Amino acid sequence: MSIDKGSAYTTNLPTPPAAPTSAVPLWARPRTIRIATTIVLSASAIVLLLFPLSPSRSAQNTVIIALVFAIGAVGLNIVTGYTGYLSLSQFAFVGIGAYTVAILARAWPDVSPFAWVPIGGLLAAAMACILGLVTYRSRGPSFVIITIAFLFLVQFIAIEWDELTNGTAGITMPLPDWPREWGNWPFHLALVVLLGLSLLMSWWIRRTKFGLGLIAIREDEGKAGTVGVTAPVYKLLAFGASALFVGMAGGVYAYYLGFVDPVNMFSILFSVQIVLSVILGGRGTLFGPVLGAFLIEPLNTFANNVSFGVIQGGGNLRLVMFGSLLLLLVVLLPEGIVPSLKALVERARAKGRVGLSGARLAPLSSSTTPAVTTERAPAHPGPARALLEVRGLSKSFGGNHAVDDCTFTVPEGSITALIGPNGSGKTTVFNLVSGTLLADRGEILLDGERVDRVAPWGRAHRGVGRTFQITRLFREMTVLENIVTPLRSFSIPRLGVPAVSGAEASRAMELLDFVGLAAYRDVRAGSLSYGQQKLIELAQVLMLDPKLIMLDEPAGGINPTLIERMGDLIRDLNRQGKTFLLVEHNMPFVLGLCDPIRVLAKGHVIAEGDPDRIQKDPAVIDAYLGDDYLLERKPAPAAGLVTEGSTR
Ligand SMILES: Nc1ncnc2c1ncn2[C@@H]1O[C@H](COP(=O)(O)OP(=O)(O)OP(=O)(O)O)[C@@H](O)[C@H]1O
Repeated sequence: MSIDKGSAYTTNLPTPPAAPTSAVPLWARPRTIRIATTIVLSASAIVLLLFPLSPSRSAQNTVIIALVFAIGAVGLNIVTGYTGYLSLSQFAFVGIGAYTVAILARAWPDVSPFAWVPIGGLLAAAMACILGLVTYRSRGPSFVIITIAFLFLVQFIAIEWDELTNGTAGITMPLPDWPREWGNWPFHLALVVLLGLSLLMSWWIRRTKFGLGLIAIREDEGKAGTVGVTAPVYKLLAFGASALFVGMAGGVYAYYLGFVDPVNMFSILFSVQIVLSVILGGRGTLFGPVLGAFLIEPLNTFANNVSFGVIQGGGNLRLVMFGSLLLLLVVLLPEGIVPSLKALVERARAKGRVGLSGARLAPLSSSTTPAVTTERAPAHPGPARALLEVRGLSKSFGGNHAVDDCTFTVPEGSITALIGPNGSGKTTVFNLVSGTLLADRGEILLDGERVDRVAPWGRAHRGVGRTFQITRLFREMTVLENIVTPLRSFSIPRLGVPAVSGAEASRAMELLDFVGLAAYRDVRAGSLSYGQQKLIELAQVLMLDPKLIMLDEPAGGINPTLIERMGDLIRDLNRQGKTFLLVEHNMPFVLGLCDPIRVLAKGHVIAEGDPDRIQKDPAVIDAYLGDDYLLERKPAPAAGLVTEGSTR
């Protein structure tokens, strides 16, 4: 799935030097694409605006219905394209808006039904928020099933709540009260305005922190929580936003049809049509869903009217058509039209250009070290207070006691290591401290405050930052977007701030410089090497500016040069007062960097102390290091590993 990349943002960052354009074919050059896009969009807007001038009443009807579907698709794109939740209840919000307007118009016949349209939108948004609340914990297939159930439930209410909805008989709307010669203009213009507003909202969302948070949720909801993205609130707002203009469009649609009934207003086929529009045009793109809706609705009209021999147009042919289209889309155009066109242009532009593949890391220099803000002064001689306290922590998976009565502290200003054999529970401890898992028993205190029942984003806001054993960057985002996603606090007004801008963008670039990967800022994170991803994840966690930085195997699976760099970066940050908790199997790396060390075996801390003590501890040698390690220690340290001793 593609997303509109960093170009969507206002940044004051220096742009990298442009590639020579001579090798790029004329049609793929940025200027040509810009001009062509402007011409196509302007021409489409003019044709759409003036379409009621068309002499064909049936064509006018098709465009009005396509407008309703386009508004539905732009709304659904917020939930499906940006947030990654596939909903099959989108047309229910058209129905809710339609019924609201129909009921109010029946109750107050002297008021124009248009006056009730905003109320239809607000009610649809409120219902969508309720759906968001109900589905708070579900994802994937179970989410899809709940949305179908929601659609049927609303239809059931429309059928059964006779006094309000007139049951299966439906509600007849008043006739339009404007002169005959105006024809469909008021309906058409109202829907064009609603489409414009929904596009404006979608565009705005994508440029803001809110939109970036939604994409983080789509890419990896668990990880998004650990960098401070308050997923439930984001999802609730996304659901509400996705239905607002759709409900309004439903109100206009009801007035246009002159009649609402539960069968047509809550048909699942219409919801499928909206989903198809989004997929065909391109999920996560601005105009893709509109394009999809304007391609599918005429096709739908065609399927309704045409007949091939024994196959008559109408319901069945439409089903065959939708089914085949879905199949073709998945096989031939899984990304949709707009992303496929973009990829084509990108390929043409990249031809013959030397990419960043194999580019060397920028050297480390003191000038690239960003000033990290620490809430406390660096550690001083004498016993440091505990920044993190883990007391009697336990976690079982069935009969497997992964963490068993685990107790240890991380002194403030230290680089503490948590070591132990494979499966001893180190990553589980990390998951428990960062909130990705909830403990069965025990307490976790950060800075003296209990956090063991706090949600992952709450812990991130309090100052817990972590990386993962297998890096978990937001793969479809650019490197720069990844760096600016973390949020150290949450507030509704902050959601509207541009995603990448101002001082924050400059700090993100500072951090990219710090890890030597500034040249990669606009590269898709998923295309980086494993070691580069580790460094980017470190920069990402630094952007969160946590009190405690937890690194899960920072040296795992990366080359000796990068290991050395990682060690230097950690030392630099520690000198500035940052506290680290590290899980690592590379013993020379741990012994050269960390003090104190906690040793875990079978989920329990079996030894702790400074590196010298740990290396000599018989229990540690028995459980983890082994006698071989003792023999190996006597000669010089292993080549290619960290050469510098501890600076501590
Ligand atoms: N989500 C889970 N479901 C079931 N079992 C789990 C889960 N997570 C961890 N475990 C089990 O808990 C135990 C501890 O696993 P954990 O990943 O914490 O160990 P580790 O010390 O980090 O290992 P390694 O050094 O190999 O990364 C293992 O037996 C593992 O199979």
